Amino acid sequence: MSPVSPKSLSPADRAPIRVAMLGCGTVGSEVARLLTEQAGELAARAGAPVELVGIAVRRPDKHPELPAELLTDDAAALVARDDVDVVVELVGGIDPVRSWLLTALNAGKSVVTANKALLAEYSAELFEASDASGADLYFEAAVAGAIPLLRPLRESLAGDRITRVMGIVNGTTNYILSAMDATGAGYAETLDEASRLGYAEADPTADVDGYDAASKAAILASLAFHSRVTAKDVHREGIADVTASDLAAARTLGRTVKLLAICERVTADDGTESVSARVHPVMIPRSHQLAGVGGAFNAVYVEADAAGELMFYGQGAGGAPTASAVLGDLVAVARNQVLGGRGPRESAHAALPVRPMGQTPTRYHVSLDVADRAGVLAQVAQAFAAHGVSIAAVRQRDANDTASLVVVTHLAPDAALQSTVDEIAKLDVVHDVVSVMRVEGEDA
Ligand SMILES: NC(=O)c1ccc[n+]([C@@H]2O[C@H](COP(=O)([O-])OP(=O)(O)OC[C@H]3O[C@@H](n4cnc5c(N)ncnc54)[C@H](O)[C@@H]3O)[C@@H](O)[C@H]2O)c1
Ligand SMILES: N[C@@H](CCO)C(=O)O
Ligand code: NA
Repeated sequence: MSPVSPKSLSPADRAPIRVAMLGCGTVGSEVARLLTEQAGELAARAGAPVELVGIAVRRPDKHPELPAELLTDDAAALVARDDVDVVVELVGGIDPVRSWLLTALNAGKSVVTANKALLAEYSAELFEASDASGADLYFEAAVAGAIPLLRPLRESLAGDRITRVMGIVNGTTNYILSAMDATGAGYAETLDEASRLGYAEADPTADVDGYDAASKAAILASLAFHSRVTAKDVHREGIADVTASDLAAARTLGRTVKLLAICERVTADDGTESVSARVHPVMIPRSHQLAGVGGAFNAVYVEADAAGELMFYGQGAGGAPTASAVLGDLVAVARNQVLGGRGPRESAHAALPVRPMGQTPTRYHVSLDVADRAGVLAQVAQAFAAHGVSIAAVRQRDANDTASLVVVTHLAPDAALQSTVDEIAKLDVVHDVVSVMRVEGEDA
């Protein structure tokens, strides 16, 4: 018999790519299912069989549905095994996952992870380990679940200059804000309902306080602007302070409220460049593409010099959608191993500094209940002028001896806007500050 060259082997006859999976919960269980159900197709696409050789979970006895011989509660030992080529991490959190993934990468084992919290803090360290050993690091599932977003940023748009990434990257908060908008109910009441229906987790802190979105913003800004941006660099405000009055004020202006992650490349007057990354509630016109994104969906809008505007939309969470992104990464890793290639490495050459929130240009909407008498509007306008903030629009409605005043500003440094609002709140003629919120997008 003549010897068979490796190139002539069919995928099914090639040595398998051996995968250790850490975590088998919401996402992991779907990854395990798809790896089994689609084994033939995955082998054909990857160029070799993709074989699950071990699964680490906290409680193996709680998984009668999985082959007992694959299960272990010792993730560190599984990662270290000689018969593991790739580690798929679906546990979440920073420790002890960080050390498992460093061990894997240092040993030349490629990593696929959905762990935004870890990447937003330690991606530089993980990339260094992957560079040193030649292992791949893929993490499409970490931001916006099923939506192909990180691969477009890392690869498809690698030849362009991205100026802005803005979007809805947290499904839980989008569900709550959409429901508040639809029903007129308050935040606490709507959160209770979202928890009851299973849209909010038992501990919703990471979502409602914006930590989840801030981690994703850090990852997006790092990739889009070829710089290192960590979660600590991201200005973060959650939705706990968004009131029914804010939604009502937005409605009056033909707007709605969304929790947005906004990453921008900012050029100062002297030409120096920096990066701004922030997560906070924003009023956007109902005609804006992001306003129509309801429920638990995600959508991200990218602006690049040559490409223009791009929009990415789909399911940002859930077991099967997130598993889709994990499987895509796993096929990419397997292809690289079969063909001898490498995935994209860290690209942080621009090394742009992060601009503090106070210096970031934003626009505010301010709704006030004021005394309805001569000179009140002048006093309010004077407060804006004193801080160098230019007013774009003013609307007044009278009710008995009180007037409702709505002011929308032009762009100004966020700190100047904040100081203006603080000063206005102290004016005797201002009875109540009904709503203060940043705005994005032009009115139709
Ligand atoms: N659920 C989603 O919709 C979603 C979407 C995108 C990204 N993610 C990310 O995917 C990851 C997993 O999320 P999930 O929702 O599947 O979580 P989960 O809580 O449902 O599952 C976690 C799994 O990790 C295992 N685990 C925990 N500690 C362990 C330990 N010390 N040793 C071994 N196993 C351990 C648990 O047994 C469980 O199987 C997280 O990083 C999360 O942020 C989740
Ligand atoms: N908790 C996240 C899951 C996806 O990362 C969300 O609500 O969008
Ligand atoms: Na994604």
